[in-house]
Amino acid sequence: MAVSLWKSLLQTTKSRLFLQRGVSLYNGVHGFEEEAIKKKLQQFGGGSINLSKEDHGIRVLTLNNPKQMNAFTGTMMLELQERVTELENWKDGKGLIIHGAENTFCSGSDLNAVRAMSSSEDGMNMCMFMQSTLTRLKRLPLISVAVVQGKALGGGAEFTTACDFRLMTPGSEIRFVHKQMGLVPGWGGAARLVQIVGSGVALKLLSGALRVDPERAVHLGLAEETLPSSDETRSLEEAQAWLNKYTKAPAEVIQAVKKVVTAGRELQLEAALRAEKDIFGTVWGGPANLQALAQSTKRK
Ligand SMILES: C[C@@H](C(=O)O)C(=O)SCCNC(=O)CCNC(=O)[C@H](O)C(C)(C)COP(=O)(O)OP(=O)(O)OC[C@H]1O[C@@H](n2cnc3c(N)ncnc32)[C@H](O)[C@@H]1OP(=O)(O)O
Repeated sequence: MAVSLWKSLLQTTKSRLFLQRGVSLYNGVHGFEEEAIKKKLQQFGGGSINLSKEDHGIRVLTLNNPKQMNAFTGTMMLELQERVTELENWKDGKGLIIHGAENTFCSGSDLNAVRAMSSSEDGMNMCMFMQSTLTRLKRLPLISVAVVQGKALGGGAEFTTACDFRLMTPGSEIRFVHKQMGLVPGWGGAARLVQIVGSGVALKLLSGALRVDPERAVHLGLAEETLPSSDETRSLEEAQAWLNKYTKAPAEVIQAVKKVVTAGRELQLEAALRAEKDIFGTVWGGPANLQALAQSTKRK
């Protein structure tokens, strides 16, 4: 009796915690020194992470450091965390498109920063910082799509897996180059890749540092489709049209859909069921539900 009560309490706590915003994956118990790593990252400037204004419930996040093929500098890592916090607090959001400036996605960490932060302590702190931010990004109650133009390499490839979907433009590639640097992914990219394509394919992509072109990515289930255009403006419009198919409903409904799917992916069955119950409770009898009930019974 006491054991099952304890188990039940633990699962309820887990599903509640999971629904909270802004929760870091790591803290002092894990040796994470957030303030120290933020200070360090501040020293490696350049580029920016830009967030567009909302348009029909969709915003566009741009990785903007084209001089370095959109490599992630320290300040971009810090800005990403700020933008994710902003998105967590966006009440009317439905979708997010992520792309890189000037026709390429992202070439991973800024190698100049990586060279200067090669101590184990810095490496572990940066790893925990980025894992935490990208986990929060993936958990956003928005449908997120990475538009991969040009190259997504190393951390850039990992970043694409923090989105719900990937759309690729003709001639683009996703490549986990970590092995060639004597590394493995550290931004959560390996764990997410296994969830997306399964462990066998993930093992091949990582151990072979394979170039994944759009055709192969679609075949492996890594990408949804190849967009017709490689032009930056047009491919973004195409991605927006693709996303529109999945965001045609009030924001609270789309957000609830994303939350139940995230719960199903991340929690154990009983905790996921409890989270689903809580989320269901937020839409049952809500405006969209009442409006649908008042209309015809046929779903067209
Ligand atoms: C391990 C992981 C992690 O942290 O977990 C990581 O992501 S480590 C990073 C993993 N990524 C990589 O190893 C990618 C390294 N970069 C490349 O392989 C290449 O630059 C390509 C991205 C394929 C682009 O080749 P392409 O010949 O088209 O252009 P390019 O090499 O002249 O690059 C244009 C300019 O961008 C710079 N650049 C490119 N990638 C960079 C990066 N990751 N960090 C810092 N600078 C970078 C180049 O040095 C060059 O600067 P200048 O014009 O001043 O010469």
